[in-house]
Amino acid sequence: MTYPNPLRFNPAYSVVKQYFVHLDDSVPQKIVVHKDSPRGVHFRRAGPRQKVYFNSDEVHACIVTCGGLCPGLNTVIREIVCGLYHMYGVNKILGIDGGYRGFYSKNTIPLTPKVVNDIHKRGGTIIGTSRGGHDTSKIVDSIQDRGINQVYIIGGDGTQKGAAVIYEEVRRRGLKVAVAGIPKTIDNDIPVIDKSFGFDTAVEEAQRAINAAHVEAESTENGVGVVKLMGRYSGFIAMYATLASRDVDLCLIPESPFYLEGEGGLFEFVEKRLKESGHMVIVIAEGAGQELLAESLQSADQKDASGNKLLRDVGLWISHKIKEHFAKNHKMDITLKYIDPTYMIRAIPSNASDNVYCTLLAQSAVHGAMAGYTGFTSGLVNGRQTYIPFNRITEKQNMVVITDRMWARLLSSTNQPSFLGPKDLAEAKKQEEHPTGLLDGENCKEDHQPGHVGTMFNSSALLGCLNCMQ
Ligand SMILES: Nc1ncnc2c1ncn2[C@@H]1O[C@H](COP(=O)(O)OP(=O)(O)OP(=O)(O)O)[C@@H](O)[C@H]1O
Ligand SMILES: O=P(O)(O)OC[C@H]1O[C@](O)(CO)[C@@H](O)[C@@H]1O
Ligand SMILES: [Mg+2]
Repeated sequence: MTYPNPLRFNPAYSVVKQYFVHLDDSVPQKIVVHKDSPRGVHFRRAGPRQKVYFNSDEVHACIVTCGGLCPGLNTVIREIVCGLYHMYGVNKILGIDGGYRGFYSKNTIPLTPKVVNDIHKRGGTIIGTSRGGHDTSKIVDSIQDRGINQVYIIGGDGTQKGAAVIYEEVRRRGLKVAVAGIPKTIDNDIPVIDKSFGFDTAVEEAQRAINAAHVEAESTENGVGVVKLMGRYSGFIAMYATLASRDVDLCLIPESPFYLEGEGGLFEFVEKRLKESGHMVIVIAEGAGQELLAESLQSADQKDASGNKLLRDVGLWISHKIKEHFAKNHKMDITLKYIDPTYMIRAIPSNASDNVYCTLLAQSAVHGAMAGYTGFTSGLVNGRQTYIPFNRITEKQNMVVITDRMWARLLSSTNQPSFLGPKDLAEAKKQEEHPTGLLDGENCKEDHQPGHVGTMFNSSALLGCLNCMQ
């Protein structure tokens, strides 16, 4: 059963030419191609469809946020609620309290446009978040018991993996429930999408810490400012904050190994830069140099509730190492100030451009779920809103490619050493030539195949993928 999209009668939309997205519209994953490149992977273009799968009165939606905080979480919540309510007339919307475990261990939070009206001005998430606690059968039991038929899941790579498992279980039980993800991570470590919401805000806020480090450093003789930024496995915030600032002399990220002692090492560079300029600023991503810390601290691997590696404070460690080096060798008197703004950066509300981005992601997710798509993440690909099947989002992590132009731009902007020998470079190039993801050569004909669109769960004329749900 399908229904005409109620947006037809909405004065804001009815005047828009071609407001409804054509069912065949797709967005290529790769837009830079060579002459004889294969067609490559395409994703279903996001947006409202002529027909919807759900009658507005039947919709019972819920929203959950999981993982670490990220600027813009509240904006996404707000826009899902307002999108459902104002565009589709849906008024049964629940917030799940405190992440995945809230499905089975807490009361729900009723969400209305009034409740969410001002929340985009606040950092954090009004419905709470957590790590761990993903019990698939208890979560799907709760969805089933409460009669929920649209589940909006906002979170990072771990959360999207959890969403994929929920989607599989929902399918296995034959439930008519749309499962939609909205990717969140200030680390920008989710693949396929152009960037995550909150990332711009984080880079902007990081400037304040870098400025402070620079002011401190240039005000004393041989001043060194060290700023630690987030980035567990991916150094995007550090890289972009460095490129934006121009005050940074050295940027260290997890993807680019470095060493301290000897020729071409970090200590040598610090000494050289201090002799040249009298001060310097170092930006270090929290995941950088963890192998060096492990060597010197010899402590056991620890994990958080979601199974993520718990990192040691690399900022504190490197500050200590630099101080120790210059004191030990009586080389020069330095004054080092260490700034750790990490949680301050991710706890703020999103900036204007992220607010717009959050709105588009949320509205796209709502349009997709209302149209009957499921098992997808709403994401920006090459500047277009798309529906990306979960498996594409969860199969690998987005990382800075140190043989790519962006890292070269950074190196030429800071004039820092790459710390790479010919062997490292050959290794990095090899990895780039054989990425783990499935990108080229796939050219899906069937709408329901992974890699092309999220699965439709109805048998209507819309996409005709009943087989996927049986
Ligand atoms: N492989 C997985 N299968 C099922 N659930 C998972 C999986 N990985 C993580 N989760 C669940 O997803 C939730 C969030 O995961 P995690 O703490 O790794 O944060 P995240 O979503 O990756 O966000 P971020 O790392 O950006 O803060 C947790 O509740 C966790 O139990
Ligand atoms: O202290 P928490 O909440 O585990 O979060 C820390 C982690 O979360 C992230 O910000 C990702 O959300 C990482 O950069 C960081 O390592
Ligand atoms: Mg994660």
